[in-house]
Amino acid sequence: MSKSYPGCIANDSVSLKVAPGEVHAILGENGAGKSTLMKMIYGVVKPDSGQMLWNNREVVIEGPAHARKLGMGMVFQHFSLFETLTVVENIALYLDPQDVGDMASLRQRIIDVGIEYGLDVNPDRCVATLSVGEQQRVEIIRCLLQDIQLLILDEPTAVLTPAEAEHLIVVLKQLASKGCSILFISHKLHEVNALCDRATVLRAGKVTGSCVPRNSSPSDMAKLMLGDELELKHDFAAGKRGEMALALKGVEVEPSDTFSIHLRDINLTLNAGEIVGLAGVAGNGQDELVDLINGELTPTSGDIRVPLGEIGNTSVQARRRMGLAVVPADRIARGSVATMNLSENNLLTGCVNHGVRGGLIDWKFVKQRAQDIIKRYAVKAIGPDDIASSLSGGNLQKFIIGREVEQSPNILVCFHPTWGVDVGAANLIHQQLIALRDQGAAILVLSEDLDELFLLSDRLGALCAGRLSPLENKSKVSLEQLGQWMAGSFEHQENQHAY
Ligand SMILES: Nc1ncnc2c1ncn2[C@@H]1O[C@H](COP(=O)(O)OP(=O)(O)OP(=O)(O)O)[C@@H](O)[C@H]1O
Repeated sequence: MSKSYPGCIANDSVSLKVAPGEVHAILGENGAGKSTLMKMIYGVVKPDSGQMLWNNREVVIEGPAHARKLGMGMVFQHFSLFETLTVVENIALYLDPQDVGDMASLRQRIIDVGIEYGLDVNPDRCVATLSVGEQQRVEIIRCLLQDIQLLILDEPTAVLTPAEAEHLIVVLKQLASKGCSILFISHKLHEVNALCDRATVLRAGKVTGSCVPRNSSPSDMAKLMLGDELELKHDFAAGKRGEMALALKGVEVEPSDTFSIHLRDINLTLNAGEIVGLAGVAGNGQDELVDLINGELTPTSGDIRVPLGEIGNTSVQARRRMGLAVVPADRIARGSVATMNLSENNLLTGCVNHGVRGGLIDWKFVKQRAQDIIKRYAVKAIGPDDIASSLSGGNLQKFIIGREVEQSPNILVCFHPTWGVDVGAANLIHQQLIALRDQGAAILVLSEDLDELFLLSDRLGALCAGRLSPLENKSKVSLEQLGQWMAGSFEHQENQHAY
């Protein structure tokens, strides 16, 4: 199969065979062409040339509905849910009308599948109120509701907690043992190792290798993807903690709707020169905490302070002017505007401090800045005029991280910093965050990737049901301890009132 876009061959005569019941990994660095290949199989993208055989018969997939009819399902890297509809309504729209039945029984089937696979989600909730991780659960559940022969998963575990991801692997193994084939894209190579029977490696749109993951270590697979020159850093020196940069004291935020999490008595101090990592299962108040610090939510009580004074009621723009930068969890819906080019996307958050003089946009400057980010963060794009939606997921993530880090903020809040980026790029992002910390920035990282949190953080804690656990130096926190905090097992802490 081949597919070209202006200025880029996304897939160049790619051949792939998947047997019934086989779990087949597609590996490759960001922009290698993995999603394009999956989208062609599922009928979202029309191939320029090539042939597809399904159960030994040639097929031309008309579109996703046709693919589903044949017994394929796909969980996309970026969600394909209607935000204003409920979970059950979304699933009803996805399924073939004759498979829907009445809404009450569909609702019950969603609950049953959720229980069976440990993918708990309330069918009556509006999708807009779900966290990223919960939305991903809906995507997975809706595929499992149909009679499925091939399940395509484009980074399904990127935002799941380790326990959820482990559980999903068990589920997928069960599905495969019943004869369902699985195409699995993941940058988490230990998962590929644990789950997959075979792996095909793509590089710059071409198949460049294959392996049996069981017989290959994650670093062997990383080398197959990225080449021998790859040098990954696996630990970083501790930061030098400076003065308080941001402090939340006794902050409470009452929920704005029935599905938001009630943040209660949040006491959190971020100091210059340190990274604080927060673990937590999606939907435990992470979105609300980020919105609170960002200025999109106002505290009901308590105060938020920077060295210059109280900022709890100041605007988003005023906070950015003070040196706050934020990388949101969802790069498509919140982090960028898909139809704007990279220069314009750069301007969206950069304009508060740079690129606008006397009310006029300095396009030369803005473009140059976007070009610098592309270069520095190895973003695969032709240039600053590329529209955001033409970038692969990982490359857009690198661009958004670059956009925020390059503003040299005093305070950076980073939600899922390496969601969907390949191992090489994840390492580059980690190094940039550490460099920013060492320049004196205070950084808050929220992630469900515990390895990442242990690697980056100077202090660690967790959010559970809108409450914050104690924050301890990394050396004093075990994995088990963090797991207990994530499950809400901690006493209410007064000891973090730091000013
Ligand atoms: N609609 C589009 N218009 C223009 N270029 C596109 C489009 N979709 C994909 N591309 C380009 O095709 C190449 C392959 O993209 P693809 O999304 O398949 O990569 P990927 O391997 O899935 O990357 P990632 O791991 O980051 O998701 C990239 O260079 C991307 O910019």
